[in-house]
Amino acid sequence: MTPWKHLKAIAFDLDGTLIDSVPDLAAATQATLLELDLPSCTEGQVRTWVGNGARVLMSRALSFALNREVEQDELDNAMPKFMHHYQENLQQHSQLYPDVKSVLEQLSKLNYPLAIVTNKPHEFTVPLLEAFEIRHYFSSILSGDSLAKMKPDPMPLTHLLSHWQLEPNELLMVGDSKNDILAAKAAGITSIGLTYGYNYGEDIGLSDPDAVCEQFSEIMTLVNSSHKATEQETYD
Ligand SMILES: O=C(O)COP(=O)(O)O
Ligand SMILES: [Mg+2]
Repeated sequence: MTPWKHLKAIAFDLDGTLIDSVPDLAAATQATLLELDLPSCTEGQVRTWVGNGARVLMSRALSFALNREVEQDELDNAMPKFMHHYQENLQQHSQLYPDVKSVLEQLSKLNYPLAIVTNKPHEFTVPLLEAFEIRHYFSSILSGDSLAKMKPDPMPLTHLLSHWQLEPNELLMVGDSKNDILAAKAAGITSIGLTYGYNYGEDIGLSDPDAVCEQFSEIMTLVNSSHKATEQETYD
């Protein structure tokens, strides 16, 4: 039996799932370190620091550059600089992953309500979605600072469940990070883990999502199987 037999709506992670945003996140991190007269970092390092929002990313970068734990006031001083640099170049080098637009289009045509559930600050989420012309697919957008808690806490997903008046087995979370899978499990919903994104360099399969996909387009095959299972049940 497919775990998505009752699927009614889908929540998508953003960074590492829909958009390969690390090149611009890395450039903003490097520009901030430069402005602070600190040693630089590589894009590869930033790839392993993304996942818990902008403040944690900057904290990891500072702690690497200073080679010690970071004081809150050092982080408070660095954050506006990072936010400024990233805002200036949100989509200079970032790209949509293959087939993202066509899959979102197909899911919309099947009338699935779609949401973004990201740990990215809201002031970056919406401009990025607009820049890639995919904002209109999402009827709900929850960013890292939209609620009191972010993923891996289930709060954004439980918020979505009550907002859309869905049972947990009717919502699916699609993401690249263990934070997505942990949040989904804590909310009691199903999840798909994508292998191509950012997961601290770890195998997403170790987080035990309901399915692992290597490409975004594979989601369509799984959703179609659930669609058929539901139709079958209707006719049985
Ligand atoms: O901003 C981050 O650290 C991660 O963002 P995501 O939740 O969209 O992957
Ligand atoms: Mg992600």
